[in-house]
Amino acid sequence: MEQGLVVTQLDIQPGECIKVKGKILSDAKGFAVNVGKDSSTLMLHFNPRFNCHGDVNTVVCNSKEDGVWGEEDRKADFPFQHGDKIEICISFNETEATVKVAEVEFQFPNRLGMEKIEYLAVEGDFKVKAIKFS
Ligand SMILES: CCCO[C@@H]1O[C@H](CO)[C@@H](O[C@@H]2O[C@H](CO)[C@H](O)[C@H](OCc3cn(Cc4ccccc4)nn3)[C@H]2O)[C@H](O)[C@H]1NC(C)=O
Repeated sequence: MEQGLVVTQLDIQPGECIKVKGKILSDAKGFAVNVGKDSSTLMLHFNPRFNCHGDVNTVVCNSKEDGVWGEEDRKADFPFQHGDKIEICISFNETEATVKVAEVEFQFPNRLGMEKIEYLAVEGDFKVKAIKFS
């Protein structure tokens, strides 16, 4: 599988926004956007699943601390379709991370109390077109 996009050495502060623009592959099984300290310590693993790991059309969110996954949080909304061109906006504060996609907002607790985002990775069946930090 092609290695996805990875950005390190970031210094994203509370209230700032990471915008990931791209296209969901037409035969996507799933993709993930990870933000946190590094690949082993994630504030948020945002994982829309079309059909993988036993999930169909389900957004699974989780955290990861020192390589150990936390408790999964399955969301009710699934605002994604194969082939969609989308923009995902991620921001956070001391209590939660927020992911905005189209008109839908997902919240996930900032379980690790992270005070900045240093790491961004996009994995799976998603072709990144642009990244913007604001
Ligand atoms: C019921 C007992 C087994 O539970 C299952 O355990 C699996 C293994 O831990 C859970 O799947 C894992 O869930 C994690 C989040 O909690 C991550 O999503 C794990 O995937 C990490 C990962 C990303 N990637 C790259 C990637 C990402 C998206 C699409 C394609 C490749 N490769 N591996 C994924 O393997 C899966 O979500 C979990 N299912 C349930 C219902 O709990």
